[in-house]
Amino acid sequence: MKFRSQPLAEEIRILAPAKINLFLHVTGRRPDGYHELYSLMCPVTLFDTLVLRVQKRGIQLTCHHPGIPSDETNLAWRAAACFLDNLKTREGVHISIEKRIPVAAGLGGGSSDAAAVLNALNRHYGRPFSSGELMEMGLSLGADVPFFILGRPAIAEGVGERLTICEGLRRFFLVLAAFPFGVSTADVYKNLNLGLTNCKKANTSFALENGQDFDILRYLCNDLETVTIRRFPEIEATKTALMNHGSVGALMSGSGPTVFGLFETAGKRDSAMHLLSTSTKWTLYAAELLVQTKG
Ligand SMILES: C[C@](O)(CO)[C@H](O)COP(=O)(O)OP(=O)(O)OC[C@H]1O[C@@H](n2ccc(N)nc2=O)[C@H](O)[C@@H]1O
Ligand SMILES: Nc1ncnc2c1ncn2[C@@H]1O[C@H](COP(=O)(O)OP(=O)(O)OP(=O)(O)O)[C@@H](O)[C@H]1O
Repeated sequence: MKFRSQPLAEEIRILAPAKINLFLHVTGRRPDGYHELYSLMCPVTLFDTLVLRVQKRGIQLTCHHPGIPSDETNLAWRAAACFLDNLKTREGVHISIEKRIPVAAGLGGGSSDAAAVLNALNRHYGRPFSSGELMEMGLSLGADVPFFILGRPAIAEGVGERLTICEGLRRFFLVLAAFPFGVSTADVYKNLNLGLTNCKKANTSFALENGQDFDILRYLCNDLETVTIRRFPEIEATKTALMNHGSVGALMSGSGPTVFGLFETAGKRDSAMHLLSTSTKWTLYAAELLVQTKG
């Protein structure tokens, strides 16, 4: 494979965003146990910072967050190994991760780190792989990784790999309420009873095709809430608290347990943060949807 490398000492600094699922319908279960989805995913302004330094040989990783492995099981390490193998180079990389995205929280932190490494290495080597090839590598690491490679609001189908960019999404401000511990995504899917999910499937195709403003508030729904709320009933109470403090919509993200509240202005979001911070044991983060504004 032909590729163009840069000087080895160059330091590559990247921000890897979290995501939320504005709706998440589970439409079926595949024979291999994975689930078919119809989900609107959006990056948000809560970031891990990664610093990459390409080196002569070997992969190394530093991350001081407890609960995040610093070895070859880290998704960022696996992404680098996968990329360098495919490139057939013996060069390696040192990765350092400053973790801000809560872990196992339904915010896709590990997947975002992996996608950030794939995108950054591809740029570093002069784009030897197409975005389709990068997404294929990403999918071998996790179902959410292709979305983060795309890096834009999108409808995800299949297990998450079939992506349609969603243009007409309004900018909302967010409070993210993260629980002190995480849940296993695999356990949540395993305990999902498809007969108990009753989300009305959003009909987004018209808005998508016409690039129209998209009233997401009519469609907020997450089939995985049925599982995670059984284990953490506080999720429901947190959604109610957000709504009582000016949120125009509140939902659990992904497999949870993080809950987000949508606000129309930064001011309303900030006053809700202020009032809720005295009364909740959840850690609150102020953020906003990462959408491309028109004009
Ligand atoms: C909950 C979401 O974050 C919503 O965006 C994703 O569906 C999960 O994506 P992810 O964490 O990247 O998922 P993976 O790391 O590929 O898979 C973790 C586990 O979740 C289950 N899984 C995941 C994705 C999917 N569409 N169906 C599944 O059943 C599988 O049991 C898998 O073993
Ligand atoms: N770079 C990484 N960042 C976060 N977690 C990682 C990373 N590498 C490996 N992991 C492991 O992956 C597991 C899931 O972490 P992650 O934060 O990605 O979950 P999540 O946000 O619930 O993901 P999703 O929403 O995609 O299901 C954790 O148990 C963690 O130890």
